Amino acid sequence: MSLAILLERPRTFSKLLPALIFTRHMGGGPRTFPGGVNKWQWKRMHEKRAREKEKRLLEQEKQLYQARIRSQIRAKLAGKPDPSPSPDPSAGPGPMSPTEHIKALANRFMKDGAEDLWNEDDGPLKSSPTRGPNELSGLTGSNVRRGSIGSPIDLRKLIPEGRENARLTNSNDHSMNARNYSVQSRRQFRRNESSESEDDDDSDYGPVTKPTKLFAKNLAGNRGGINSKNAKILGRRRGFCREDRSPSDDESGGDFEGESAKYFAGNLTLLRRSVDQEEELEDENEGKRGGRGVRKVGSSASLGRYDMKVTKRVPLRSLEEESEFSGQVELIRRQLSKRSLVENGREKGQDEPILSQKRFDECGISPLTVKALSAAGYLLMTRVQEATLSVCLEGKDALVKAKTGTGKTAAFLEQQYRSRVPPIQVLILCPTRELASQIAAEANAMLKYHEGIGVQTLVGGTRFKDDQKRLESDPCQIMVATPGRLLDHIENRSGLSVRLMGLKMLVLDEADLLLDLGFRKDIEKIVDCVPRQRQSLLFSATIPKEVRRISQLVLKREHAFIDTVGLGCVETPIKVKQSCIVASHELHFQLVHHLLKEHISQSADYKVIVFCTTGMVTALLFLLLREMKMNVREMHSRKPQLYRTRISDEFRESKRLILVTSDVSARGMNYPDVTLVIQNMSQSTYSAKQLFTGGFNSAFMALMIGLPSDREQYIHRLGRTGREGKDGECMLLLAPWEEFFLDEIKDLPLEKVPLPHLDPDTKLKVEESLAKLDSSVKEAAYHAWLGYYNTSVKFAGTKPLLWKLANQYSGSIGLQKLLHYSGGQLLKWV
Ligand SMILES: Nc1ncnc2c1ncn2[C@@H]1O[C@H](COP(=O)(O)OP(=O)(O)OP(=O)(O)O)[C@@H](O)[C@H]1O
Repeated sequence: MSLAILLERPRTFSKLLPALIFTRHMGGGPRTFPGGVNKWQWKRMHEKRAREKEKRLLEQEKQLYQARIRSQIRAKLAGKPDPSPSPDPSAGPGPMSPTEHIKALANRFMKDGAEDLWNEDDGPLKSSPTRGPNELSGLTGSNVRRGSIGSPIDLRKLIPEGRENARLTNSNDHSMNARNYSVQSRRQFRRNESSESEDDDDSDYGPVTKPTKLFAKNLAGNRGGINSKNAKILGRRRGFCREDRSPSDDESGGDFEGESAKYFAGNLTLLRRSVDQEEELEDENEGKRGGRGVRKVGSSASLGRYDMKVTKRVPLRSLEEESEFSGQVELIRRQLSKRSLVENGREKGQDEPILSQKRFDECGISPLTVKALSAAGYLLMTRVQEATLSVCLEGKDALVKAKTGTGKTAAFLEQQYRSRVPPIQVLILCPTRELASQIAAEANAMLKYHEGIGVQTLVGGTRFKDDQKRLESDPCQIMVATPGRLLDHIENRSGLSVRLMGLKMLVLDEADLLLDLGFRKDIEKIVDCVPRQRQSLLFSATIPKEVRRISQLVLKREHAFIDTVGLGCVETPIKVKQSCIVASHELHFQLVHHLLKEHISQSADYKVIVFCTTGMVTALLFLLLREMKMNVREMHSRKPQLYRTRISDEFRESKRLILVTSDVSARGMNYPDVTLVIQNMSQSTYSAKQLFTGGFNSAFMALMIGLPSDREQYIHRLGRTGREGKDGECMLLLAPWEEFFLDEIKDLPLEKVPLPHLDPDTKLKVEESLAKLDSSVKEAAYHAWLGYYNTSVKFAGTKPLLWKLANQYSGSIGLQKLLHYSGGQLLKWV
């Protein structure tokens, strides 16, 4: 009977329904099970019971394990022998030692067993034979892993080794001056690491995010039962702390044990992942040897023979080791920076010269390029250019770190013009439209004498159809693009993906920003659409640990890491005078006005950049300063592209001008001879406070200028001045409760200066100017901020642990910090 007929006769249908149900064919014939459940329900029920049973057993084992560790610790504290010695194999099934126990559990979790993978260092905390009990903070020797908070790094031991290694590596590989920079393959880098990573401290373990750091500090500070490094490991691997902790646990060392169990659980996951990765690598090696099939995969763009991807992932363990090392490098850098400041003579005003001794015509690039470079006034290479070029000409992938304004752009442009090339061979990605235009202009200058090699930009803010026409009428071999617009073209099948099939080189300028969460998805998709057989180069003035880790998305495993900043040197141009004023927020706008006035009076050819947090706020500050008769321009994403380009060009060429800008100008923009950069921290923290206490007017007064979202952004903003080794000045304004940001940049030569005397009239002038402004502008800025703030707080609200974290801090500082983090970083970190 058809369904239509049944539906027409509902009574017939209802009669037939039970019959239909009970005579339903179920695989092995009609069956009934106790309780009237069908075969599948029965099966599922039993599966569920089995799962629950296994979970119970596991829980019991975990408790047993914890109890065993606890009794071991107590025994050690009391100086008694270990109550749970390793079992004698001949004695049959007896109690297991903790290590045995962990191995057994790991085997249980992993189908192939974990015997070979088990690494003693990954196990529960152990004593370091080289340390005495006096060095420990809150733990006995048996519980402390090396590098605890109580074991400061021995610099005398580390530095000469590190330097020696760098010198050896450089002299062997690229004949470079190791004092200035190091070029190391990842393998060499890691080899050096192992000799240097004997000691570490609080800040050295892996990519510890800031909330995790806070968590770690809490654990270390409040409980005293766990060292900060382990707290960080736990924080990182497990998220946040367990809430149901009893005080007795803390006293008895149970705290540590509980965390050990968590740590162990984290390790199991890592071990399991390692197995997958080892297998993949094994497959790959087999493939290289012509053995078992290599796993080759075509990309989503189906690039055919251009794009056979060998599935390859880096073993997690090595990355852990690597980030551990980079943490140490970071630490050593911070600790040495102050010393190097004195030694290198900041007071004397000396900086490492940015130019090297090598000429462009000595390094095997096309004579036509050399000619173009000479025409642009480039005869000697900068240090980063010298360090990068030899590696790049060998065709290696590279991750390059060099200070702002040291010529990274030319470093990746130079070597592309060795020969005439078919389209599109080089793709350069950068975060902003202005930067793309700047790179394209520089590339064109270098291509002056190369006929037939074209450069095109592909950036947002222009008409899609115009782009298409331009690409068709003027095919290029070098493309400079922002990720979003490039992806639009790829996804809209404008023919670009086909033209990218022959790509030979992919460059990421400002790589750390492009690999950050805001861009990463786009970058992943783009990387998926270009051939795997290519050279990739990543450049930035800042390369945090996290970026080294995820650079694997783009780079080959065996890439070179070129660091021209050098161990123990400050990451900012030394000739830039960095100052900080801590003052109540109410005074900040007056302060900005005062600083500008003072600077203008002192330097005839002033050129100032003031950084704000958002487009709206930038617009508002621009209007205010203009109202106060200052020579000012604005630049932010709310302006049309044509306007942005015009202002950017004008500011590049001008003197005696102030640019109020959002972070669109923070990265890579080369505005020559900027004399002063002003940035401050007043974003959501102050605004939030004022919103509750002072209402609308004081809230939006606080929106004026904006904090650098993190240390990296501070460095990049600052880098708009002091370019090419010139002098410059950077002023950071902080509110008293924002001083914590100084911790993030404590290794930089920042001087705290007292609050200058402010003209009482300025306040009046500011208020008058404000009153004159169109209220719609003020409201728009206010609402833009409010939306931003609400989202952040809602987000934080869904994470009650974060609030708990905030409450653990004394007074309002914790809340301020939380608001700060929730205002920006938190969204990225959690
Ligand atoms: N070999 C060279 N000789 C002289 N000047 C150079 C040389 N190479 C680059 N420059 C100049 O140095 C300045 C800074 O270069 P560039 O913009 O490439 O710096 P950058 O390292 O990319 O900075 P950022 O990190 O801010 O992006 C530019 O004005 C450029 O013209």
